[in-house]
Amino acid sequence: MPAVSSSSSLWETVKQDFKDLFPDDVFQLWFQPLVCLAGDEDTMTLGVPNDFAAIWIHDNYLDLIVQRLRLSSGRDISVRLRKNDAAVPAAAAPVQIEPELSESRHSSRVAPTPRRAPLTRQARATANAHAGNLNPRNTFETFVVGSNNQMAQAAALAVAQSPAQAYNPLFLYGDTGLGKTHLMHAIGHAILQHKPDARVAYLSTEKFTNEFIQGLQENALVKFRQRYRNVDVLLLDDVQFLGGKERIQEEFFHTFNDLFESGKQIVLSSDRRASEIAKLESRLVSRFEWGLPADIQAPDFETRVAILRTKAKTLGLSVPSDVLTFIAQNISKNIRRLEGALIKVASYASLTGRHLDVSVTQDLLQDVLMEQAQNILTIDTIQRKVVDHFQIRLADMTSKRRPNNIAIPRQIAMYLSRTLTKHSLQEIGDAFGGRDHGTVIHACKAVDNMMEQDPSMRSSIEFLRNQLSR
Ligand SMILES: Nc1ncnc2c1ncn2[C@@H]1O[C@H](COP(=O)(O)OP(=O)(O)OP(=O)(O)O)[C@@H](O)[C@H]1O
Repeated sequence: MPAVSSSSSLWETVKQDFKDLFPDDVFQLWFQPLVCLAGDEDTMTLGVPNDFAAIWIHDNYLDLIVQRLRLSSGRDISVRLRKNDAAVPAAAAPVQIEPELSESRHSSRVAPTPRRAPLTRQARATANAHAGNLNPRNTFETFVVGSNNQMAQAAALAVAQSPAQAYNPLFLYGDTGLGKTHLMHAIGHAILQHKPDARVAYLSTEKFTNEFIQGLQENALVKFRQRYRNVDVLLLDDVQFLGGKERIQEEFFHTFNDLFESGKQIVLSSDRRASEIAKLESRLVSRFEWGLPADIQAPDFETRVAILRTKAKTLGLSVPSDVLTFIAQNISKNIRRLEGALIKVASYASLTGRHLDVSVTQDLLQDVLMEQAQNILTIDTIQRKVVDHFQIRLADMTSKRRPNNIAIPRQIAMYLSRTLTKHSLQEIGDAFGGRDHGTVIHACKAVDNMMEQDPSMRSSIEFLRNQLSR
């Protein structure tokens, strides 16, 4: 059996490869701490600093490590990951993870929850920081009721008036851009208006997932659980993204049970019925169906006109009524698009000072109308979706500003435009403030890299791609 030192030097060679392969922060986080603890012809045991690193490396990098060892040594070497003294056969079997997690993965016992002590002022502030995500414009007052959403709106109102008594959970579902988030925010606002110290948390499933991963990474799961199991109202958006994510489902199952059993209100939204979410555990499907599933359909013509009038009023826009009618006649399936069209024509009028009529509107909305007619995705729609998601301004898509919180979403929008539309590199560059085609190529490469190296970035981009591809 070769000495450990030859395994060690093999590992150091491979580790050096990883240094060149990954950006420095990724290398420092995952590879630098790995040390070779033991090895022979066929196996190698790598020491990992903590349980989370073991899970992460196992799930994300183990195949690559094995492949690189094969390349460097010419042999198949199976790799074990070991934390402290507990050797774990990583390549063949699941890595041993925190007792708390491995238990929660394999049984239906409720994972330990922080004791429900009276909340400190700081904890309350943390819960309500998530309520800070509520868009002030998304209230019941600005929500136009039509036959398409009547039941969902009535149920949301009932929940806002009697949290945890009317329907629990309230499960809102329907296609993209039809008002699910709006209604969730409206519930949050109404509850806080009535009871300002209520602990209301609104967040997307994506955020829940990322915070959970971060909690694991930083050994801060207790804090994470405290944050979401101690609220009075949990508003969780887009739960279809729980599909296929076993560990997040496990975590949310316990969050759900805990809140439900303590008489707290849960509101969920999804783009489809719970039973239609692929790879969603049946115990979650059944819980999601306990209360009231309420669907939202596309609005009819009258409701679309009413929505446009309300939007114009809320935003202080003055738009002739035949223009509103034209928009309502031509954009029917998605209220976000309806709104986008309204803002586009209104900003044209205010920027140019020109009179707005139906023929100008037709010109201005050419691409949106084509998209609607042929179901083609436009760069404009991609940009709007991305700015919505990252909470930046539409103008940032074309501006020259370069801080990361703007430059990265802009690169993502370019990448999505490149992968989801048939536009040429130059056309995409033009739509992003006259950038050249090299900038678009660079953006696409940068996003590819980010997706490879950063799982939370990958899930954000997949989320956007799914939403745009529907
Ligand atoms: N009935 C309505 N009255 C007024 N505005 C509405 C109504 N329905 C939707 N909207 C507006 O349409 C836009 C899109 O709605 P919202 O974000 O709530 O959609 P969603 O169903 O959550 O979409 P997604 O599934 O993509 O998240 C928002 O600006 C919202 O205010």
